[in-house]
Amino acid sequence: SNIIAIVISMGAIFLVVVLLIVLICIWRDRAGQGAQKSSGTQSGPLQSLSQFLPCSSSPSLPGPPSLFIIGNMKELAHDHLPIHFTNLARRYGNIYQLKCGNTTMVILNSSEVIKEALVKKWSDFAGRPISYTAGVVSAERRTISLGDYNEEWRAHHRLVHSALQRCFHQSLHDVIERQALHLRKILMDYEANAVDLSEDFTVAASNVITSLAFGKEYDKSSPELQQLHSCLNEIVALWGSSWISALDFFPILRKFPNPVFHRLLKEVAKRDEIIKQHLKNYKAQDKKNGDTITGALLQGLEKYNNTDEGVLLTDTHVHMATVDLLIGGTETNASMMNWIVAFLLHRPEVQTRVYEELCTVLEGRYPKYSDRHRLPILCSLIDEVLRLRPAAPLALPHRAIRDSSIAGYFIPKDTVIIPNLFGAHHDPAVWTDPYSFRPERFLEGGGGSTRALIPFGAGARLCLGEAVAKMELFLLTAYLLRDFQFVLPEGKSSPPDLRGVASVVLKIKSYEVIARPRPVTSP
Ligand code: HEM
Repeated sequence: SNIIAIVISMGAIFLVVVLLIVLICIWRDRAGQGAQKSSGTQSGPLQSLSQFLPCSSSPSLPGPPSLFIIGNMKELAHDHLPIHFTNLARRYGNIYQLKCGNTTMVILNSSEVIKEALVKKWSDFAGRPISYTAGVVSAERRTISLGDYNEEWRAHHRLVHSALQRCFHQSLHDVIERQALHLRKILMDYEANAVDLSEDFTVAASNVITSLAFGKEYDKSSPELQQLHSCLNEIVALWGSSWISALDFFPILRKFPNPVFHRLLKEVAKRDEIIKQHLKNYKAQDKKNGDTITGALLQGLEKYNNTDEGVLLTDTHVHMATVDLLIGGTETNASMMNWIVAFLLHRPEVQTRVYEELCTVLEGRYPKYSDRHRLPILCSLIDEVLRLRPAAPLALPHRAIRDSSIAGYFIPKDTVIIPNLFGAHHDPAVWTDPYSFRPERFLEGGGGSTRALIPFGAGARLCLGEAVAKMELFLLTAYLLRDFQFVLPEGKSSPPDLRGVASVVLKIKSYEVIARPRPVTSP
C-alpha cells in the first residue's frame, strides 16, 4: 500500500507540474507581446523556465506588421538602417522580427540579447546566411567572413588566425609605427591647410594590410593602389545595393538581365586578377618572407595539408583570406580614424586632455602599444568613438544552424540574425545619455561598462582583425594627437555632421579639417 501511495503522490505532483506549465504558457501568450513592447526582453524565473518549454509555447516575436508578398521590405529601404532598427527597438523591444520574401530576420538590439545568441548559444548561431550573391562574391563562400560554419570554415579560420597571430608578434607594431610616421609626414606637408583626410586614412589602413599581406606599401597616387581600392569599394557598395539583394529574396529575378549584377561580376573578376598576381609574384620571389601573412598562410597550408585532417585547403583559401583582410581591414579602420577626428572637433577640450596626458606620460617620446595602460584618457576616447560609431554597425548577418531560442522566443533553423551593435551601444538601459559623446564615461567612476561595448561582435564569429584594429587605432591616434591639434577651418563655425552614411561600414560624410603642428617636443 506504501508503494501505491508513493505512485499516486508522484502522479499528483506530475499533474500539478503539467498544469503549472500550461498556465505559464497561457500567461506568456497573453502577456508576452505587451510586455515585450515596453521592456524589450523578459527577465526573471519565468523566462528561465520558459526556455525548457516546447517551442509551440513560445510567444511569437513582435515586429512591424508584415504586408502581403513584400513583407517588411519597406523597413529595409531606410537610408540609415542602424538608426532605423534602433528606433524600431524602442517600439517593439530589443528583439523583433522582419519578414522578407520567405526569409525571417531577427534583429537583436541590446548587448544582453546579442551575447545570449553569439556567446552563450554560439554554436546555434555561428552560421552565415547561404545567399546566392554571397556565393558570387566569395568564391562559393570560401572567405572567412561569408563562409558558413562547418569543418572547412573552421580549418580555414584556424589557418588565417594563426598566420595573423604570427604577424602580430613579429611585425605588426613596426608596420603600424611606420604608417603612423608616414601619416605624420603627410600632415606636416599640408602645412596647416584645410584638407579632407579620409583618403590618407584609407591609404594608411590599407598599407598596414598590404605590408602584412605582401610586404608592400603604396603611395596615395599609385595606380595599382587606386585600382585595388576602387574595385573593393565598388564590390562592397554594389553588393549592398537593393538591385543585388533582390536576387537573394526573389530568385525569379535571376532570370532577367541585371546591369548592376553584371558590374558586380566584372569587379569581382578584377579583384581576383589583382590578388592572383600578388600571390604569383610572391611565389616567384627567391627569398620568401615568412613574416608576411601570405608567407605564413602558404606555410600553414602546406603543413595543414600534410596532416590527415579530412578537409583539403587550397590556394583559393589563401586567395580569399587575402580578400577578407583587405576588405575587413581597410575601410573599417580608416572610417574610425575619420570619426575620431570629427568627434574631437565637437569637443576640443577632450583633445587638450589627451594631449596633456600624452605629454606627461611619454615625456616627449612616441608611444608604444604597451603604454596603453598608462594612457586611460586616450583609450577612453577610442572606446567612446567605437561605441557611438562602430565601423560595422550591424556586424555581419548570422544564421541559426538549428532550432534554438533567444530571450525565450523560439528561433527556427535558418532564421537570419542581425546583431544591431549600433542599437546595443545606444541602449538607454545600459548607457546614461547614450547619444552624447562623453569619453569620461569609460574613466574610473564614469559608469561606462566596457563589457557592454561590442564593436567587434562576439563569440565564434568575432572580428578576426580585432587585435590588429585595436593596435592600429591606438598608435595612429596617439601619434597624431601628440604632434597635431585638429581644428575647424577658418570661417567654418559648425563641426562635421555626425549622422554618417550607413552601408556595411558606417562612414562619416566628407569634411575638411586643419592639422596644426604642435610645438616640437624632444624626448
Ligand atoms: C575598428 C575596426 C574594425 C571593426 C569595428 C570591425 C568589426 C567587425 C565586426 C562587427 C565583424 C562581424 C562580427 C560578426 O559577424 O558577428 C567583423 C568581422 C570580420 N572582421 Fe572586422 N572589424 C574591424 C577591423 C578589422 C580588421 C583590421 C580586419 C583584418 C585585419 C578585420 C577582419 C574581419 C574578418 C575577416 C571578419 C569576419 C569574421 C568571421 O566571419 O568569422 N576586421 N569585424
